[in-house]
Amino acid sequence: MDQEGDTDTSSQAEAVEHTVDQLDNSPILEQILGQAFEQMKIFQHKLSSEGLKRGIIGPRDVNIIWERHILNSAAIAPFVDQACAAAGSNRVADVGSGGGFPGLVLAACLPDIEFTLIEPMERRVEWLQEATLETALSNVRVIRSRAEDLIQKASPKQGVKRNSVKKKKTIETEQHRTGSILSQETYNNAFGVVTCRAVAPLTKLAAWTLPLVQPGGQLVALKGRSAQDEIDKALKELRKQGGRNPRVELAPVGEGLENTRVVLVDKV
Ligand SMILES: C[S@@+](CC[C@H](N)C(=O)[O-])C[C@H]1O[C@@H](n2cnc3c(N)ncnc32)[C@H](O)[C@@H]1O
Repeated sequence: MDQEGDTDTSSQAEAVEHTVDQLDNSPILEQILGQAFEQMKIFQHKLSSEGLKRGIIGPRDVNIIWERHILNSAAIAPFVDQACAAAGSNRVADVGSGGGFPGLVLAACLPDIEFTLIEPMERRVEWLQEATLETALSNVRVIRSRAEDLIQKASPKQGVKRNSVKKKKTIETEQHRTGSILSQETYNNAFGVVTCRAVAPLTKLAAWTLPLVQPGGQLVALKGRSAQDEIDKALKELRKQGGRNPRVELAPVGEGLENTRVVLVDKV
């Protein structure tokens, strides 16, 4: 994923127009992705031909899109599937989807689950909408917002009503400054699972994600090697937001590929 403030990448984009991915033509892609493979071929092609120019991926990613982005995201599909089944829900939110990771890839892998991709940046929202259409994913919707703006804060007297999608409220977002106001709903307890990758440390993610998860649901966060350290630092915030039993599990990416790590937090 390209980071904000990266150097101009347009000339590099031209130079890598025909870049070959390390895993192009590898049989493991179809083995791992199964029925999602065809849709992911379309997505990978979009990423490799337009992603760098549009600031969706960084210059170091161009020949490892399959492994770093697509297979890495797909690795948590079994965790999401299991957590949805345990929660009795088919609604998942992906917070900070960026170019579509992990949310768009998961939607292809788990077609019976409805995915809501939450992303505040306009150009990334446009990208996500295009990619959803081009891959013909009918189980995806995209909301332009910061996650915390979709959460109704508990008032000191009443608290937040449990198990309800809260009433409509008008939130002034960045768009207000450009002349329009987005009318948005709030989504407390609305999803069986919330996913995220590379958005923020758990100390912040706790308040941005756990209020969106219904009791009995789960936060499923893709994390790096420092996953356990992050949990240790965020114990208080996680508990305050109803998070219990935070733990790190290894998520296999595929034979011969490095495993990734996933942080699971149960919501009470
Ligand atoms: C480093 S990118 C990671 C994108 C993607 N998840 C990935 O792994 O490639 C972080 C993304 O989180 C989004 N983001 C940052 N703060 C956010 C917030 N408060 N709520 C929702 N998304 C946020 C950014 O706009 C950006 O697209």
